[in-house]
Amino acid sequence: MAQVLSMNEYDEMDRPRIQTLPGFYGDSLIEGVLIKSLDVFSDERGYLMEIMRFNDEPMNAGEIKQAIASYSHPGMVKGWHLHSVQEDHLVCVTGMIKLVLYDYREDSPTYGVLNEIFMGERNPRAVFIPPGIFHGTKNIGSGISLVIGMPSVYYDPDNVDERRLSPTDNDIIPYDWECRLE
Ligand SMILES: Cc1cn([C@H]2C[C@H](O)[C@@H](COP(=O)(O)OP(=O)(O)O[C@H]3O[C@@H](C)C(=O)[C@@H](O)[C@H]3O)O2)c(=O)[nH]c1=O
Repeated sequence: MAQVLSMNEYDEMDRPRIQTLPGFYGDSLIEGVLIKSLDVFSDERGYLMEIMRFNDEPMNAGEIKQAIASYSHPGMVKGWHLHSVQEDHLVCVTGMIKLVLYDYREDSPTYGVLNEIFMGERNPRAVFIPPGIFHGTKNIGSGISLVIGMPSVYYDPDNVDERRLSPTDNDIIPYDWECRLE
């Protein structure tokens, strides 16, 4: 097979990122995070998706205390959020989002690892996020996105188990929320 000799800087160029799992970029899956594929049942009336069963032990769903609906406008980033005790279970049921995770647990084997998970109608997933992992979402679609959040503690406005970092201006998480064009 002929080799194109004029491409003399070919090997110095960046290689494409490869999704090791559909909709996933990251050196490895952050320890303790679970990504569960969800089935969509369609017929001519519409479609249905089970988002969580509370006896789903691997997802620790038995600890879920409430469910919230978090809507985002197109392009909007929500995050970075960090919990010390709360576990989160997230499912994007409308539109598409990018869920980005950053392991902030110094004793974790994946400390400092970033995960990008592209999920929603085109890639139905339920994601379990243990405490100690920064997380944020970006609506990457053209309409409102809807994320169902199912935390393991009741929301207490007087004692919120959540700390936040700016998604655009912080000195902890090396991540740019802009679309990676390549
Ligand atoms: C989370 C939450 C918020 N609220 C109220 C108070 C708060 O000022 C307002 C907006 O809340 P937030 O700014 O936290 O909403 P939002 O930025 O959409 O974040 C939420 O998104 C989901 C996906 C998550 O993962 C959670 O971390 C949650 O914080 O809603 C409740 O009444 N109950 C709740 O459980």
